[in-house]
Amino acid sequence: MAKKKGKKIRVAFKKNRQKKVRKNKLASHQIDEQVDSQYRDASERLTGKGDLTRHRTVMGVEHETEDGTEIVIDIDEQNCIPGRVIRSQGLNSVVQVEDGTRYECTIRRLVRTMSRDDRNAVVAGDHVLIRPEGDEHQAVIERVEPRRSYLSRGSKRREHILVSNIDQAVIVVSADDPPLKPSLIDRFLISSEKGNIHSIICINKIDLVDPVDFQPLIGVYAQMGYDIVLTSVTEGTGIPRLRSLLKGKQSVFSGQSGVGKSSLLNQIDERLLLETAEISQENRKGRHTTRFAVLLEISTGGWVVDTPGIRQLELWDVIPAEVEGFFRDFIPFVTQCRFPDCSHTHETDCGVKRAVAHDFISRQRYQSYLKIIAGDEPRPVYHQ
Ligand SMILES: Nc1nc2c(ncn2[C@@H]2O[C@H](COP(=O)(O)OP(=O)(O)OP(=O)(O)O)[C@@H](O)[C@H]2O)c(=O)[nH]1
Ligand SMILES: [Zn+2]
Repeated sequence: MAKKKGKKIRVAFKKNRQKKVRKNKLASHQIDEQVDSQYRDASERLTGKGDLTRHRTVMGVEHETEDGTEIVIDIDEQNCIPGRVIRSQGLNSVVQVEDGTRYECTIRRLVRTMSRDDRNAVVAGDHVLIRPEGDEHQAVIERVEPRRSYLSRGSKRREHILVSNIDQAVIVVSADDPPLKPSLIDRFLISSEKGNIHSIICINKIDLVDPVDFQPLIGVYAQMGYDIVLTSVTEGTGIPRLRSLLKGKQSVFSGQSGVGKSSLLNQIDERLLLETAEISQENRKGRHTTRFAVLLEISTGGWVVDTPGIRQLELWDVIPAEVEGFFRDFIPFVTQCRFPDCSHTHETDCGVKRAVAHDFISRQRYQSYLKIIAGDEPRPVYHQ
C-alpha cells in the first residue's frame, strides 16, 4: 500500500470536545485521550478565545471534496487492517475485513471530533482502517477514508448520511400488479441524480405483460444513459443480466412495496433474502428504533444495501425549482427559455415546451415533471 506521509494541519475542534466528563465515563475517556496523545502535536494550545476556537495540530493529508476540505489523519498503518463498515449505529459499528472476518468496532475519539457531525462520523459503506484490540474480534476505527458518494436525508444543517460509497441505485418497478407508473421512476431518478449515483431501472414481472408494449418507455430511459433491464422472477428472464450489473458494485435497491425486490434478491443470491428477513424481524421487535443501512455481500462479488428507510427513496429536500436540474433530458433546452427562472409550465417562449412539441423530450417525461413540481405525483408507500 502506498504510504503518503501527511503534513501538519491546524484544525478547529468542536465545542463539545470540551464537555466535562462524567465520573462513570472517565475510564473510556482516558483511554481515548491516551490513544490520541500519540498523534497530537506539541503545539496544541487553547487560543484564549474559549472553547469554540480551540485548535490542534494533527498530521494528515488534505483532500478537496465538493463540501470543502477533508482531512485524512496519518495513523500507524502497520497495526491496522482495511475494512468496510457493514452497519453502524451510534458509536458502534460492524466492520468486515478482506478475509471476511467481522469486528465489533468503536470509533477513535479523534475520528469523531474531526467529523462535521458526530452522527455521520462513521456510516455503513465507509472504507475504514481498524486496529484490532483484545481477542474477541473487537477493534477501534482509526480512520475513515474520504467518501466517494453518499445518500442522505434531511437538510444540510441536520443531514443524516444513510450510506456511503454507493455505485448505483437499482430502481425496481413492476410491469403490472401494481401497474407501472412512469412518474414514480422519474421520482426515484431524482434521488439518485441528486446523490450523483448511476441508476439501473429494473422492470420486473414482465411475464404479466407483452414486453413489446414497453419498447417506447425503454427507449426513453436508455437514450438518457440509464441501464434498463426487464426481469421476471417466475420465468427467470433478465436475472443473469441483473446479476452481472450488480457484480463488484455497491448497489441500493429501491422501489414500491410488492414490486418484487425480495424475490429478485433471492434470485441473485439466496443468502441475501435470509439476511434481509432477519433485519426486518429485528426492526419489528423494536430492537432497532432507528432505520439504519446494512450492507449485504453478494457471493459473486459486490454489495447490496438494504434498509427499509432507503427502499423507498423519498424526495427529501428537493425544491420544485431544482427539479429541472435532475431531469437530464431537459438540460440542453432550459437555456433556450426566454425567462431565466422559467418553470416550463405557463411561460411563453419556453425551450422545454418547444422540445416537447418537437419530440426531443418525451411527453411522458414532461407530464412527470409537471406532476412532481405540483407535488401530486404518486408517493412511494413506506414499508415499515
Ligand atoms: N408474476 C410475477 N410475480 C412476481 C414476480 N416477482 C415477484 N412476484 C410476486 O410479487 C409479490 C411481491 O413480491 P416481493 O418480492 O415480496 O415484493 P417486494 O418488492 O419485496 O415487497 P416489499 O417486501 O413489500 O417491499 C409476491 O407475491 C411475488 O411472488 C415476477 O417476476 N412475476
Ligand atoms: Zn421553460
